[in-house]
Amino acid sequence: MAVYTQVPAEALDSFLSRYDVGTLVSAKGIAEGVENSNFLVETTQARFILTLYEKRVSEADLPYFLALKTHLADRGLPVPRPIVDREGRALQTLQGRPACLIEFLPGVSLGEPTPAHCRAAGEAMGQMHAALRDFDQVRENALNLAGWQRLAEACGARADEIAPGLAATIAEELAFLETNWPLDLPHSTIHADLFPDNVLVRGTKVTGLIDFYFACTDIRAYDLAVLHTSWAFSGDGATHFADRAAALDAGYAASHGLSADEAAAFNILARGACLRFLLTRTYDWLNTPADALVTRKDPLAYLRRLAHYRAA
Ligand SMILES: Nc1ncnc2c1ncn2[C@@H]1O[C@H](COP(=O)(O)OP(=O)(O)O)[C@@H](O)[C@H]1O
Ligand SMILES: N[C@@H](CCOP(=O)(O)O)C(=O)O
Repeated sequence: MAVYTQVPAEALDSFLSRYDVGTLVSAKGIAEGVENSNFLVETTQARFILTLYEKRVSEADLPYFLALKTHLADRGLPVPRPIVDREGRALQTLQGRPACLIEFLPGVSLGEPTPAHCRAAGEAMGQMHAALRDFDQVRENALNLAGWQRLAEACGARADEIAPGLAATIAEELAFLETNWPLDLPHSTIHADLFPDNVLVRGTKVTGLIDFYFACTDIRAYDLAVLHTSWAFSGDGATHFADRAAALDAGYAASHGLSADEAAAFNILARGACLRFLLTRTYDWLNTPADALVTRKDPLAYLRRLAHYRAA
């Protein structure tokens, strides 16, 4: 569940009065998501998403995220536009938290994508990368190699509480990636977390790319690697679907494409993506209190994906 901060109706009424969006009809907390508090807000004019940013999103990064979403929405991508108030401000404070009213996009996120969905998702990522060529703001990826090292140290031997030998596998993979990570590949702004739950679809049409709060500047083809690790496997990571993987590549090739160097490094990029999610999930597993409101995600689902790319 993801409503950490409650917003009383009077506070929401007064918040909405700063905008030209009509008056409050209803507001409901959204259960999905893990990072922020999200509400579906209906006014006399339209539906909106209200996000209150919680502790894991740094306040200093919010102008970057909002500028990025506005840039993509301006270029016709299905990315929710931050709404500005009468004074032109998108970023606000509500209930003591940074907050933003955001365009509502139709569609649902998928549990089990088909190859047709994968093709659409690959194509949407390529369109996003094309539209980001002239986005010049920079944000370092906090979850890059150095970030993975920090997480691996923070987890340490306790990783073996999740599965015997996990700490050694993490150390071994980290050492491999430190030597082989293809830093000379082209960098650009990337989403860095485009999992199926961050893509809204209607039928096989992509209607929304959401949750840009890990977006950063990093190796562009790494974004496609993250897409593969999250779309081309069963949820538990035990089964890799070659048809889904081929469809992701075909979609991306239709709208952007990989260079020969990027294609040659793809397996290493996918190993890096697996380690990144294995590490954040391992850290969260070890450090989230059992009675927390958030459902912990299974680290081993990413260990299995990693095994697939190590064997390939
Ligand atoms: N702009 C939007 N339009 C429609 N639904 C949205 C929008 N933004 C978020 N949602 C809904 O809210 C849920 C949680 O959003 P998300 O950004 O993933 O949260 P978190 O940052 O907490 O992980 C999504 O799964 C989706 O159902
Ligand atoms: N996609 C990550 C977790 C990030 O959660 P999100 O709800 O912000 O996408 C994972 O699956 O480990």
